[in-house]
Amino acid sequence: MVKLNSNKHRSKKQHWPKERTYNRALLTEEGIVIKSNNINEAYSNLKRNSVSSLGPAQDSILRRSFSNSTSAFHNSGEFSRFNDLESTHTTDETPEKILSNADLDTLETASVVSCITCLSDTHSITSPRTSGDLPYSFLNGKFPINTVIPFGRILHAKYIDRSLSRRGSDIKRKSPRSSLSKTTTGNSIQSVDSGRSTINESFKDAYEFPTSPDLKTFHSNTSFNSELKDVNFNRKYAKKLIEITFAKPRRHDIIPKRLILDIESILPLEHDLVTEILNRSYQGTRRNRKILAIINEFGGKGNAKKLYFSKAKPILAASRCKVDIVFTEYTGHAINVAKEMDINKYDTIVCASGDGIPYEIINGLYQRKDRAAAFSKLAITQLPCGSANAMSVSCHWTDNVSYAALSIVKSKEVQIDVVCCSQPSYFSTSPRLSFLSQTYGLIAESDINTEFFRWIGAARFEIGVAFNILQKKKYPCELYVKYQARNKNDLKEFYLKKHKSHQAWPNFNSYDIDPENEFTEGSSDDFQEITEENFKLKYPYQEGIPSDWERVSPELTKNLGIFYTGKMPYIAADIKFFPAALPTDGAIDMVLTDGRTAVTRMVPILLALDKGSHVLQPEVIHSKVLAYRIVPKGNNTLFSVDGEKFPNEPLQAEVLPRLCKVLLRNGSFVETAFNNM
Ligand SMILES: Nc1ncnc2c1ncn2[C@@H]1O[C@H](COP(=O)(O)OP(=O)(O)OP(=O)(O)O)[C@@H](O)[C@H]1O
Repeated sequence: MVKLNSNKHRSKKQHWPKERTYNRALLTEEGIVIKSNNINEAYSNLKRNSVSSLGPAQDSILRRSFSNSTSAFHNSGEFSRFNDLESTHTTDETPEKILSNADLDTLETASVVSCITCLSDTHSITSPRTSGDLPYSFLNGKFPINTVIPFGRILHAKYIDRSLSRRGSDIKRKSPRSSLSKTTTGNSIQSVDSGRSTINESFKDAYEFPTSPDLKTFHSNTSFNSELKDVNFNRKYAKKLIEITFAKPRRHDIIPKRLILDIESILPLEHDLVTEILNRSYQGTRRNRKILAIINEFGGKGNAKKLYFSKAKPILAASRCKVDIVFTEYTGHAINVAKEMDINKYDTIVCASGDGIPYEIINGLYQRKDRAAAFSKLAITQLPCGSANAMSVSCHWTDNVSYAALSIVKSKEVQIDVVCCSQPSYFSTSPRLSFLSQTYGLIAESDINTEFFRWIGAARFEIGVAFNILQKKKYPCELYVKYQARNKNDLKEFYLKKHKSHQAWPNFNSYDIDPENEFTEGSSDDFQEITEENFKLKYPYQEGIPSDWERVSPELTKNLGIFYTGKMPYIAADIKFFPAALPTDGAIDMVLTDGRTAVTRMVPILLALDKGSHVLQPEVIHSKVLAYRIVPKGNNTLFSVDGEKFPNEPLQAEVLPRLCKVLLRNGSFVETAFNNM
């Protein structure tokens, strides 16, 4: 049992200025700015910034201090030390262990700095992974005065300032073992209140809100801006004591942490501060998701259950998601789960698995009688617990489970294209939906025939491909295509046009909204109710190959090396096989190679897979298609659809535009830089 008011605590506490009990903070456009304990200093800076904002130094001082501080920590090698200290402070240690007031100051800042560090270094596959690579400048040994918890990292907010006694009991009851209860509650109940009144008084006497029209205010939208003009800027700040739960880095992951903040804002008094924080933190997404989590303990390295409970659950819980869990018990179990589930109970299906379970879920929903309602209602997403995790890498921009969990609670729901596949042995009962890829021959064998290698992770696939290419295997077939963009020039033009419309969403971390861009045509914001019409095929298999399809040169197809078509840019964490793939462009990316290509030419092509620049090589044929039929001529091979084994039969595929709701970080696939290639 924790002693809340030990003498030891009190004697140390006596030396603390009362204002230090909680961080003070300011609500800004970027997030919540933690101020130094010296309120005069913090507000001097803020005021100075507003004045200097008329000049080129308009860039927020808050943002600047954050960036610089981040690099200071990383580059000075201090990051982990402060990270550890912060964990100590907010979990099990008493303030006495945190040596001095100066250290405490640093600590409070460091805790947020480490948060920010994580916010910028999001373990995305496009971010540098090592601290040495971080693109921040030095702060020359100084700690920042102000740092920001961006809205993109805030998981929850609630008031705790009803009354002194209620506040104390509330914290103790809810978190009896946390240092928040030990240090903050136990020692500081008195100082909470007296500290607040001190702040109120000193602030009231000394400061008024800066009147510069250029100061960035909490709201940037036009209605609020006009409202702001009417607000009397000389009125005093509204102040609230609020508990913020936010995602903070710990080693390679993020974990939820709490911080009690004395928050000031310039919002008109009738605005509820917690509501504003939550609205801003969950802008454009769904709060309090109702999740059905499907855990496949047999995917990847076999640790999906552990990954889910240790890395994902805390983030989902802190975000107040409601989760029911199903463990898959046999191959294909997830299909039955999706067929039989009560779609009214959930809005999100989270697959803690590889790509096989999302495939099964999508196809289970597709086989339902009420499939239109199911696809309208449910978002399908992945926690990366398999070996390739293409969906998570492409949609959440990460193969880290905790970051993917954050993406799940923060991402936009976007209805993406899927591909409908038909083969003679099953099309009459039910075609199959594919969200990721279809492949024949070389790649399919590399994927399917290495399944027993699952335990080595994504490398199994690369080993398989290299092995098959060195053997110079050929996979003869006939190929008929309905082109969207036949050659590389057309494809680039099409991509640039479509890519622009996918840049519409505000950034997940900074929420730098460009109002002109926010709802451009084709942006992922326009939800369409799914009806049976959306499932209707333009090119049913039984109707044969339409006359306007083109046959790909038999000279190539009788010697085919790679046949790979895809709808997502990454097929594994380091393999950007379809760098031009877009979520709603209505087209499938197709990559072909000639099996006769010299090994000396294939090696650089394979080595370019991580950058995606293999598609630029002259030996690689890269196009966008609306539909195709591939007729295999060889006997000893197979198809792989979304990593699942499919029969060696003719396969016809076409795009079903914007059918399947998924969660996309920032509303788009991970950036592939194809426009700059
Ligand atoms: N209890 C189980 N026993 C055996 N197989 C199962 C079980 N549960 C699910 N499966 C099957 O495991 C297969 C692989 O699943 P999953 O996609 O999660 O892993 P993976 O193949 O390692 O990952 P990735 O697709 O990312 O490479 C699926 O076909 C699924 O039907």
